[in-house]
Amino acid sequence: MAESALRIGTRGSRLATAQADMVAHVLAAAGIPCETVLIKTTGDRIQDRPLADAGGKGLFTKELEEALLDGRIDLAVHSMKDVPVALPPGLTLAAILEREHPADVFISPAAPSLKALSKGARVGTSSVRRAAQLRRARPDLVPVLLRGNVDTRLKKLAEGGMEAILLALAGLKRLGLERHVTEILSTDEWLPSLAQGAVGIEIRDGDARVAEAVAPLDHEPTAVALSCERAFQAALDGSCKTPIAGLATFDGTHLSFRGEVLAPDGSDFVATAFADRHIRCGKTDAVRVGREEGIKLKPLAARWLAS
Ligand SMILES: NCc1[nH]cc(CCC(=O)O)c1CC(=O)O
Repeated sequence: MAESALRIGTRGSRLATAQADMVAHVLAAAGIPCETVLIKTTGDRIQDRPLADAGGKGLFTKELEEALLDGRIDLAVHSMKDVPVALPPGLTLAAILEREHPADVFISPAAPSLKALSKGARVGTSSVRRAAQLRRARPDLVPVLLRGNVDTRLKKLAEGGMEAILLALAGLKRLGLERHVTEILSTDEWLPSLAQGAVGIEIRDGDARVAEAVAPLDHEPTAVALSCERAFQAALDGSCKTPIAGLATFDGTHLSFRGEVLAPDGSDFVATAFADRHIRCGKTDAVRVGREEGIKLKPLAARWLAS
Protein backbone atom coordinates (compact mmCIF):
# COMPACT_ATOMS: atom_id res chain seq x y z
CA MET A 1 0.00 0.00 0.00
CA ALA A 2 1.25 3.50 -0.85
CA GLU A 3 2.42 5.55 2.10
CA SER A 4 0.56 8.75 2.90
CA ALA A 5 1.81 11.94 1.24
CA LEU A 6 4.43 13.97 3.10
CA ARG A 7 2.97 17.26 4.33
CA ILE A 8 5.27 20.21 3.63
CA GLY A 9 4.63 23.21 5.87
CA THR A 10 5.38 26.66 4.53
CA ARG A 11 4.48 30.29 5.05
CA GLY A 12 2.08 31.62 2.45
CA SER A 13 4.29 34.31 0.89
CA ARG A 14 5.19 33.87 -2.77
CA LEU A 15 8.85 33.39 -1.88
CA ALA A 16 8.09 30.83 0.83
CA THR A 17 5.78 28.81 -1.42
CA ALA A 18 8.29 28.97 -4.29
CA GLN A 19 10.89 27.48 -1.95
CA ALA A 20 8.48 24.82 -0.70
CA ASP A 21 7.63 23.99 -4.33
CA MET A 22 11.35 23.46 -5.08
CA VAL A 23 11.38 20.84 -2.34
CA ALA A 24 8.05 19.30 -3.44
CA HIS A 25 9.32 18.91 -7.01
CA VAL A 26 12.49 17.11 -5.98
CA LEU A 27 10.52 14.78 -3.70
CA ALA A 28 7.89 14.13 -6.38
CA ALA A 29 10.64 13.35 -8.92
CA ALA A 30 11.98 10.78 -6.46
CA GLY A 31 8.54 9.17 -6.34
CA ILE A 32 7.59 10.60 -2.95
CA PRO A 33 4.11 12.12 -2.99
CA CYS A 34 3.69 15.34 -1.01
CA GLU A 35 1.23 18.11 -0.34
CA THR A 36 1.76 21.67 0.83
CA VAL A 37 0.20 23.10 3.99
CA LEU A 38 0.18 26.91 4.31
CA ILE A 39 0.78 28.28 7.80
CA LYS A 40 0.59 31.92 8.82
CA THR A 41 3.35 33.06 11.16
CA THR A 42 3.58 36.00 13.57
CA GLY A 43 6.06 37.61 11.18
CA ASP A 44 3.43 37.52 8.41
CA ARG A 45 0.84 39.18 10.66
CA ILE A 46 3.00 42.08 11.84
CA GLN A 47 3.34 44.51 8.95
CA ASP A 48 3.51 47.90 10.59
CA ARG A 49 6.77 47.84 12.51
CA PRO A 50 10.29 46.40 12.37
CA LEU A 51 10.25 42.79 13.47
CA ALA A 52 13.12 43.59 15.83
CA ASP A 53 10.60 45.67 17.80
CA ALA A 54 8.10 42.82 17.94
CA GLY A 55 10.53 41.03 20.24
CA GLY A 56 11.25 37.35 20.44
CA LYS A 57 13.01 35.13 18.01
CA GLY A 58 11.63 32.85 15.36
CA LEU A 59 8.77 35.10 14.24
CA PHE A 60 8.73 33.36 10.85
CA THR A 61 9.28 29.84 12.20
CA LYS A 62 7.39 29.34 15.49
CA GLU A 63 4.00 28.36 14.06
CA LEU A 64 5.67 26.01 11.57
CA GLU A 65 7.59 24.35 14.39
CA GLU A 66 4.40 23.97 16.44
CA ALA A 67 2.76 22.29 13.44
CA LEU A 68 5.74 19.92 13.17
CA LEU A 69 5.57 19.03 16.85
CA ASP A 70 1.77 18.56 16.67
CA GLY A 71 2.14 16.25 13.68
CA ARG A 72 0.12 18.54 11.37
CA ILE A 73 3.07 18.69 8.95
CA ASP A 74 6.06 16.39 8.36
CA LEU A 75 8.64 18.92 7.21
CA ALA A 76 8.97 22.70 7.30
CA VAL A 77 10.79 24.63 4.58
CA HIS A 78 12.47 27.80 5.84
CA SER A 79 14.66 30.64 4.63
CA MET A 80 17.59 29.77 6.89
CA LYS A 81 18.27 33.40 7.78
CA ASP A 82 14.91 33.42 9.57
CA VAL A 83 15.70 30.28 11.62
CA PRO A 84 17.05 30.94 15.15
CA VAL A 85 20.28 29.13 15.99
CA ALA A 86 18.64 27.14 18.79
CA LEU A 87 15.89 24.81 17.58
CA PRO A 88 13.09 23.67 19.92
CA PRO A 89 13.69 20.27 21.53
CA GLY A 90 12.43 17.46 19.33
CA LEU A 91 13.21 19.18 16.02
CA THR A 92 16.25 19.01 13.77
CA LEU A 93 17.54 20.36 10.46
CA ALA A 94 17.53 17.44 8.05
CA ALA A 95 18.81 19.16 4.91
CA ILE A 96 20.25 22.48 3.74
CA LEU A 97 19.68 23.14 0.04
CA GLU A 98 22.31 24.60 -2.28
CA ARG A 99 22.68 28.28 -1.57
CA GLU A 100 21.46 30.88 -4.02
CA HIS A 101 23.61 34.01 -4.49
CA PRO A 102 23.94 35.43 -0.94
CA ALA A 103 24.32 39.14 -1.80
CA ASP A 104 22.07 42.06 -0.98
CA VAL A 105 20.97 44.25 -3.87
CA PHE A 106 20.22 47.93 -4.35
CA ILE A 107 17.07 48.69 -6.33
CA SER A 108 16.31 52.21 -7.48
CA PRO A 109 14.67 54.01 -10.39
CA ALA A 110 16.60 57.12 -9.28
CA ALA A 111 20.27 56.12 -9.46
CA PRO A 112 22.49 53.46 -11.07
CA SER A 113 24.24 52.60 -7.79
CA LEU A 114 24.13 53.16 -4.04
CA LYS A 115 27.14 55.48 -4.36
CA ALA A 116 25.38 57.57 -6.99
CA LEU A 117 22.15 58.03 -5.04
CA SER A 118 21.50 61.69 -4.32
CA LYS A 119 22.12 63.13 -0.87
CA GLY A 120 19.29 62.74 1.62
CA ALA A 121 17.51 60.08 -0.43
CA ARG A 122 15.20 57.70 1.41
CA VAL A 123 16.07 54.00 1.34
CA GLY A 124 13.46 51.43 2.37
CA THR A 125 14.46 48.58 4.66
CA SER A 126 13.25 47.20 7.96
CA SER A 127 16.41 45.25 8.67
CA VAL A 128 18.57 46.65 11.47
CA ARG A 129 21.61 45.21 9.71
CA ARG A 130 20.89 46.87 6.37
CA ALA A 131 20.05 50.18 8.08
CA ALA A 132 23.37 50.14 9.98
CA GLN A 133 25.36 49.22 6.87
CA LEU A 134 23.56 51.95 4.96
CA ARG A 135 24.38 54.58 7.58
CA ARG A 136 28.02 53.47 7.57
CA ALA A 137 28.29 53.62 3.78
CA ARG A 138 26.21 56.77 3.31
CA PRO A 139 25.46 58.67 6.55
CA ASP A 140 23.55 61.25 4.53
CA LEU A 141 20.89 58.80 3.38
CA VAL A 142 17.67 58.22 5.33
CA PRO A 143 16.61 54.63 6.07
CA VAL A 144 12.81 54.37 6.07
CA LEU A 145 10.71 51.51 7.41
CA LEU A 146 9.64 49.06 4.72
CA ARG A 147 7.89 45.85 5.71
CA GLY A 148 6.07 43.24 3.71
CA ASN A 149 7.01 40.51 1.28
CA VAL A 150 9.20 41.05 -1.76
CA ASP A 151 6.31 41.98 -4.10
CA THR A 152 4.93 44.48 -1.59
CA ARG A 153 8.32 46.14 -1.20
CA LEU A 154 8.80 46.50 -4.94
CA LYS A 155 5.30 47.95 -5.19
CA LYS A 156 5.99 50.50 -2.44
CA LEU A 157 9.16 51.58 -4.23
CA ALA A 158 7.24 52.01 -7.50
CA GLU A 159 4.60 54.10 -5.71
CA GLY A 160 7.23 56.57 -4.53
CA GLY A 161 7.79 57.59 -0.93
CA MET A 162 11.36 56.35 -1.17
CA GLU A 163 14.10 56.52 -3.78
CA ALA A 164 15.56 53.03 -3.29
CA ILE A 165 15.20 49.75 -1.44
CA LEU A 166 17.57 46.98 -0.35
CA LEU A 167 16.68 43.31 -0.75
CA ALA A 168 18.29 39.89 -0.91
CA LEU A 169 19.19 38.80 -4.44
CA ALA A 170 18.24 35.21 -3.60
CA GLY A 171 14.58 36.02 -3.05
CA LEU A 172 14.35 38.03 -6.27
CA LYS A 173 15.97 35.24 -8.27
CA ARG A 174 13.67 32.59 -6.85
CA LEU A 175 10.67 34.75 -7.76
CA GLY A 176 11.94 35.52 -11.26
CA LEU A 177 12.23 39.21 -10.35
CA GLU A 178 15.96 39.67 -10.95
CA ARG A 179 15.24 42.27 -13.66
CA HIS A 180 14.43 44.76 -10.90
CA VAL A 181 18.01 44.70 -9.60
CA THR A 182 19.90 47.96 -10.09
CA GLU A 183 23.17 46.96 -8.40
CA ILE A 184 24.42 43.80 -6.74
CA LEU A 185 26.23 44.88 -3.57
CA SER A 186 29.55 43.00 -3.57
CA THR A 187 29.79 40.73 -0.55
CA ASP A 188 33.40 41.95 -0.17
CA GLU A 189 32.12 45.39 0.77
CA TRP A 190 28.63 44.63 1.98
CA LEU A 191 28.26 41.41 3.97
CA PRO A 192 24.84 39.80 3.85
CA SER A 193 22.82 38.41 6.71
CA LEU A 194 24.16 35.18 8.14
CA ALA A 195 22.55 32.27 6.25
CA GLN A 196 21.12 34.56 3.56
CA GLY A 197 20.22 32.74 0.35
CA ALA A 198 19.97 29.29 1.94
CA VAL A 199 16.83 27.20 2.36
CA GLY A 200 16.61 24.51 5.03
CA ILE A 201 14.31 21.64 5.89
CA GLU A 202 13.32 21.10 9.51
CA ILE A 203 11.78 17.80 10.65
CA ARG A 204 10.93 15.93 13.86
CA ASP A 205 14.01 14.45 15.45
CA GLY A 206 14.10 10.71 14.80
CA ASP A 207 11.60 10.76 11.93
CA ALA A 208 13.60 8.35 9.80
CA ARG A 209 11.11 8.24 6.93
CA VAL A 210 11.23 11.99 6.33
CA ALA A 211 14.97 12.24 7.07
CA GLU A 212 15.64 9.66 4.40
CA ALA A 213 13.31 11.33 1.91
CA VAL A 214 14.96 14.75 2.20
CA ALA A 215 18.60 13.62 2.60
CA PRO A 216 19.32 13.87 -1.16
CA LEU A 217 18.38 17.57 -1.02
CA ASP A 218 21.26 18.36 1.33
CA HIS A 219 24.13 20.31 -0.27
CA GLU A 220 27.21 19.72 1.80
CA PRO A 221 29.24 22.86 0.95
CA THR A 222 26.23 25.01 1.86
CA ALA A 223 25.59 23.01 5.03
CA VAL A 224 29.24 23.45 6.10
CA ALA A 225 29.17 27.19 5.38
CA LEU A 226 25.95 27.61 7.33
CA SER A 227 27.25 25.62 10.28
CA CYS A 228 30.09 28.17 10.50
CA GLU A 229 27.77 31.17 10.18
CA ARG A 230 25.27 29.81 12.71
CA ALA A 231 28.07 29.03 15.19
CA PHE A 232 29.27 32.65 14.82
CA GLN A 233 25.74 33.89 15.50
CA ALA A 234 25.30 31.56 18.48
CA ALA A 235 28.63 32.62 20.03
CA LEU A 236 27.75 36.30 19.72
CA ASP A 237 24.31 35.65 21.18
CA GLY A 238 23.07 38.99 19.91
CA SER A 239 19.46 40.04 20.10
CA CYS A 240 17.49 40.45 16.90
CA LYS A 241 18.15 44.18 17.32
CA THR A 242 21.88 43.75 16.79
CA PRO A 243 23.19 44.35 13.29
CA ILE A 244 25.25 41.22 12.56
CA ALA A 245 26.51 40.25 9.12
CA GLY A 246 28.72 37.49 7.80
CA LEU A 247 29.42 35.02 5.08
CA ALA A 248 31.21 31.69 4.94
CA THR A 249 32.05 29.81 1.79
CA PHE A 250 33.24 26.23 1.56
CA ASP A 251 34.48 24.75 -1.69
CA GLY A 252 34.83 21.19 -0.50
CA THR A 253 38.29 21.63 0.97
CA HIS A 254 38.67 25.24 2.10
CA LEU A 255 36.54 27.42 4.32
CA SER A 256 36.57 31.16 4.22
CA PHE A 257 34.65 33.30 6.70
CA ARG A 258 34.15 36.99 7.41
CA GLY A 259 31.77 38.44 9.96
CA GLU A 260 31.01 41.76 11.58
CA VAL A 261 28.88 43.45 14.23
CA LEU A 262 27.85 47.07 13.67
CA ALA A 263 26.66 49.88 15.89
CA PRO A 264 22.96 50.30 15.03
CA ASP A 265 23.64 53.88 13.88
CA GLY A 266 26.48 52.70 11.63
CA SER A 267 29.02 54.90 13.42
CA ASP A 268 31.31 52.00 14.29
CA PHE A 269 31.78 48.27 13.78
CA VAL A 270 34.00 45.35 14.64
CA ALA A 271 34.96 42.67 12.13
CA THR A 272 36.71 39.33 12.22
CA ALA A 273 40.45 39.96 12.43
CA PHE A 274 41.36 38.11 9.28
CA ALA A 275 39.61 38.83 6.03
CA ASP A 276 39.54 35.12 5.44
CA ARG A 277 40.24 31.96 7.33
CA HIS A 278 41.50 29.77 4.55
CA ILE A 279 41.74 26.45 6.23
CA ARG A 280 41.21 22.91 5.17
CA CYS A 281 38.25 21.65 7.06
CA GLY A 282 35.10 19.67 7.48
CA LYS A 283 31.85 20.48 9.25
CA THR A 284 33.16 20.31 12.81
CA ASP A 285 36.08 22.61 11.94
CA ALA A 286 33.62 25.04 10.36
CA VAL A 287 31.61 25.16 13.59
CA ARG A 288 34.82 25.74 15.55
CA VAL A 289 35.91 28.61 13.27
CA GLY A 290 32.52 30.30 13.51
CA ARG A 291 32.42 29.93 17.27
CA GLU A 292 36.01 31.16 17.74
CA GLU A 293 35.43 34.23 15.59
CA GLY A 294 32.22 34.98 17.47
CA ILE A 295 33.91 34.59 20.85
CA LYS A 296 36.68 36.99 19.74
CA LEU A 297 34.23 39.67 18.59
CA LYS A 298 31.80 39.37 21.48
CA PRO A 299 33.66 41.53 24.04
CA LEU A 300 34.47 44.13 21.37
CA ALA A 301 30.82 44.32 20.34
CA ALA A 302 29.35 44.05 23.85
CA ARG A 303 27.88 47.56 23.90
CA TRP A 304 25.80 46.81 20.78
CA LEU A 305 24.92 43.23 21.65
CA ALA A 306 23.33 44.21 24.95
CA SER A 307 20.91 46.82 23.65
N1 LIG B 1 13.37 38.32 6.13
C1 LIG B 1 12.66 38.09 4.90
C2 LIG B 1 13.44 37.25 3.98
N2 LIG B 1 13.83 36.01 4.32
C3 LIG B 1 14.58 35.50 3.30
C4 LIG B 1 14.65 36.46 2.30
C5 LIG B 1 15.39 36.36 1.03
C6 LIG B 1 15.86 35.01 0.62
C7 LIG B 1 17.01 34.46 1.42
O1 LIG B 1 17.78 35.18 2.08
O2 LIG B 1 17.17 33.22 1.36
C8 LIG B 1 13.90 37.56 2.70
C9 LIG B 1 13.64 38.81 1.95
C10 LIG B 1 14.82 39.76 1.86
O3 LIG B 1 15.60 39.89 2.81
O4 LIG B 1 14.96 40.42 0.82
